[in-house]
Amino acid sequence: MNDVIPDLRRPVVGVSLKLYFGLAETRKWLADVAALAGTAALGARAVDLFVLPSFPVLADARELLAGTGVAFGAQDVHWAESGPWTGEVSAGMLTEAGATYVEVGHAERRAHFGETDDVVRAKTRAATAAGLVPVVCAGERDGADLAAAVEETVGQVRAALAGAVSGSEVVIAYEPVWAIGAADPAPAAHVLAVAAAIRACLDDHDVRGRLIYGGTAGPGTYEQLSAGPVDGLFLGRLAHDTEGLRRVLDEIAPV
Ligand SMILES: O=C[C@H](O)COP(=O)(O)O
Repeated sequence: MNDVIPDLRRPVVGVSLKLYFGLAETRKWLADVAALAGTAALGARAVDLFVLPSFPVLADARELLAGTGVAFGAQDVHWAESGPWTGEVSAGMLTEAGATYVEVGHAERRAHFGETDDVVRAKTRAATAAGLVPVVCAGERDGADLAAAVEETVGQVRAALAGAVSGSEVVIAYEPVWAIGAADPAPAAHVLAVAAAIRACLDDHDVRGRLIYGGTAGPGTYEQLSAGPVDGLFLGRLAHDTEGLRRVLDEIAPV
């Protein structure tokens, strides 16, 4: 660990696999990440790494990542602890399964499954109450107007943080919707402007908050964002090849 960087802002890299891989492919990818953690000397670097595979692979993640320093979590969680909620998974179950992180409010869930700010707030509450670190996704749908982007994104962040248990650890993933699944990440100047507003919002709340950028993030993205309000990256497609993940770790936290 780097003594100069306070734990509160320790760099962090996350990967969500979304629904890109099947079971066998995910297991192979997790084994590759475990190997990467060893060969890339993850333990000697000033960075946290977490991965978010699909629910059925969480037990494999626990086994394959044990002792590697790589944390894992889920891509969604329900707000209730138990009861008649067919198909849902509680924060308590994720904790029992060994998860550390859980994603809430991804743009794809907001767009395709009708997740509102109220739902994201309730899930953030459930996650933090269970001791999980929520990875709260927020971002504007249209980036043409910077002031509007800040307002929309900070509104989502504020709504989620209203659910966070006092003093809890939270990761905000700023993901402009128009940069997700795109050819290029959002321009650094845009990211830094919105991120500064999110950071101010985090500083207004009683949480230990880190901020990462996602949306076609990969090698080369962080070097344009470092030394500002952004503490790391949230990777999607560009981490499917673990060599891309290694290059990101090299940029964010050289050995
Ligand atoms: O969860 C990850 C983000 O939505 C970014 O995905 P992407 O890098 O494939 O655009």
